[in-house]
Amino acid sequence: MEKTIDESEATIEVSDVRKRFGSTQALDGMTFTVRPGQVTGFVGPNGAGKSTTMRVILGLDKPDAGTATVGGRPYRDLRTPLTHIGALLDAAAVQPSRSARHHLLWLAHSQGLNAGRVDAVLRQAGLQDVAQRKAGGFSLGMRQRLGIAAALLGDPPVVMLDEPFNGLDPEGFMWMRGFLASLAAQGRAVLVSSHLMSELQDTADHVVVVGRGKVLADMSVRELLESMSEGRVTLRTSARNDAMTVLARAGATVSSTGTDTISVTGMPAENVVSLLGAHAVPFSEVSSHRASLEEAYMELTRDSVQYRGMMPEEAGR
Ligand SMILES: Nc1ncnc2c1ncn2[C@@H]1O[C@H](COP(=O)(O)OP(=O)(O)OP(=O)(O)O)[C@@H](O)[C@H]1O
Repeated sequence: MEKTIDESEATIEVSDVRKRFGSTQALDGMTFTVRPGQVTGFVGPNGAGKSTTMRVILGLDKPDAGTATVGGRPYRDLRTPLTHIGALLDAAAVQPSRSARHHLLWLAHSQGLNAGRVDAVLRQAGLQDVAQRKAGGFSLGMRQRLGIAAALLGDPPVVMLDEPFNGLDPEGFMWMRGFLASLAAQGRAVLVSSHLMSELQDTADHVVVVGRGKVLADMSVRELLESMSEGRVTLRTSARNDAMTVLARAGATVSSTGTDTISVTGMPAENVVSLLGAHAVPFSEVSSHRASLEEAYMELTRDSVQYRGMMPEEAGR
């Protein structure tokens, strides 16, 4: 039986954390809270400071300023840390000659945890059939699962995973999504980093978007989409000029995108349709587009990307 999750234990609070490596300001006032019962995506371009933040939370990097707490306490004050927070930072970090089961037994023993949990976490991570196999022969996806099994050994209220989708095949990807959702449904706080918003689109309830060591947005996925999606309507019409005149007069922003197509912003599709109808302007197609999470993310992080790929024409200059 798994224990009931105490809400006050199932939180991470990162407050004004600063960390510099030489001339790089890796964290520049990083501040956010991870709440119980939801999957929080931690997303930002390469070098944004996600891994450093996670290392600070786990007491592996010492911040120059600011605090990070798990269930209200700094990591160093947790007496049995694995019963408070389970983390997967580097899936490759396994002893290759040990079987999955032995790796977990060794970990449970070294951390003073109940060895009875080993079979439970092997099952939870879907590894029961390969438990006797040497971890050195595991694929990256299986190593991810083993890392997750290890993170769950102490049945912690907080679970933190750095790039858990890396290297997963489509089946593994779907499994990971369902698995993260089930951890959150049990009341745990789940923090998951990724540099791809698309990975989090149907996974995270909440997102903390970071760039250059600080938070750019901290909101529910729904709020993020609503805040970014101004809404654009595409219209196909044989009377392009009439349509543009009518819509512009009513306050919409219109631009021609082809001989018989125009793009409209600042007016919902329904109003476009009724306005054209009222002015007897013919049209054959109306479609409205909402920003995807990926578009919202690109927009937010545009100025924070450390290494932006050059466009071919720039490269040729
Ligand atoms: N130990 C270190 N020594 C020097 N610089 C470091 C160290 N760790 C991180 N950095 C630098 O700090 C910045 C933040 O790195 P971090 O790994 O936290 O970013 P990230 O968001 O996790 O990126 P990625 O998506 O590439 O993993 C980067 O510029 C990185 O080069």
